[in-house]
Amino acid sequence: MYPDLKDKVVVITGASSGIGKAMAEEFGKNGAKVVVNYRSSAEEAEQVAETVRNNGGQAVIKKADVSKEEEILALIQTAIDEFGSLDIMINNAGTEKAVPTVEMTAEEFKRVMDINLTGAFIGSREAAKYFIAHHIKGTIINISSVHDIIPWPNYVNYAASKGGMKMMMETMSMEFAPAGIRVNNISPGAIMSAHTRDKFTDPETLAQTEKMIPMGMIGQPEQVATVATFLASQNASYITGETIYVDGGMTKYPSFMGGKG
Ligand SMILES: NC(=O)C1=CN([C@@H]2O[C@H](COP(=O)(O)OP(=O)(O)OC[C@H]3O[C@@H](n4cnc5c(N)ncnc54)[C@H](O)[C@@H]3O)[C@@H](O)[C@H]2O)C=CC1
Ligand SMILES: CC(=O)C(C)=O
Repeated sequence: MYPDLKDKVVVITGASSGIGKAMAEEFGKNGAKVVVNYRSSAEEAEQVAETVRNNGGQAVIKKADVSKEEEILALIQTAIDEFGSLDIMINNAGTEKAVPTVEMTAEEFKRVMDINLTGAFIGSREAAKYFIAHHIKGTIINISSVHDIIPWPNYVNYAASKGGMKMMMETMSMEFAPAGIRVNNISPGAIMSAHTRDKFTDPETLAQTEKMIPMGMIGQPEQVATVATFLASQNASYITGETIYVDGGMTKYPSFMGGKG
């Protein structure tokens, strides 16, 4: 646990499921005040908020589609109205769908970029504006993916959004460092969540994926969440502009395992 996270105000996008849910609950254990953003299921978001409260934190839920600028502004305003401030912004909401590049419409490309990259841009920009205006040494964390450095055929929009997120984060980290604002990415590998459950409960796909991971197993959302609380805490006070890969070694060329090559 990180005592300095107590009463810190954190906005987490896409927090009604998966990695976002696990992060909300972990911040709750640290006594934080969490704005649980959701896009469609208020019921799921309220369950997450209840767990945050049971864990010792405070929570409110807020519906917002991160592909809409005005809804992100309203989301951040909720933190200020309900909890009086903003200290930590976590851009987690994301989407993906396999489509071969030659069949992908511009609309399909743009939709993923709007959610995964432009949404994170607006969330980061608005958080930084607030931090600077109120002299808050806040922190921004983006949930990226191993596909910010591993190309992913049939997911050109997703890989482009996460690759873009890496350079966006590094650029912002330099712009905001003089104000004491830290910006970092967490890049998960294969994690069991709502959007991956179908593929990872299929034994054949699971076995194939495990072969791509030196640790030989897929990860759990909680293993990402504990990295987020660390990065947001004062224990990470000198870390900015970094990507932490939470991937069981997936980015370390697993095809060379056992001395092959
Ligand atoms: N599960 C995995 O293996 C990996 C996940 N990630 C990233 O982790 C993040 C979280 O994904 P997971 O927890 O795995 O999946 P998930 O499907 O459980 O969570 C994604 C969340 O984003 C929300 N969302 C989607 N579009 C939205 C929009 N327009 N506005 C607001 N919320 C929206 C969904 O409602 C959902 O709650 C994503 O950015 C994803 O790209 C990255 C690498 C691996
Ligand atoms: C969705 C994603 O980034 C992976 C690694 O599955």
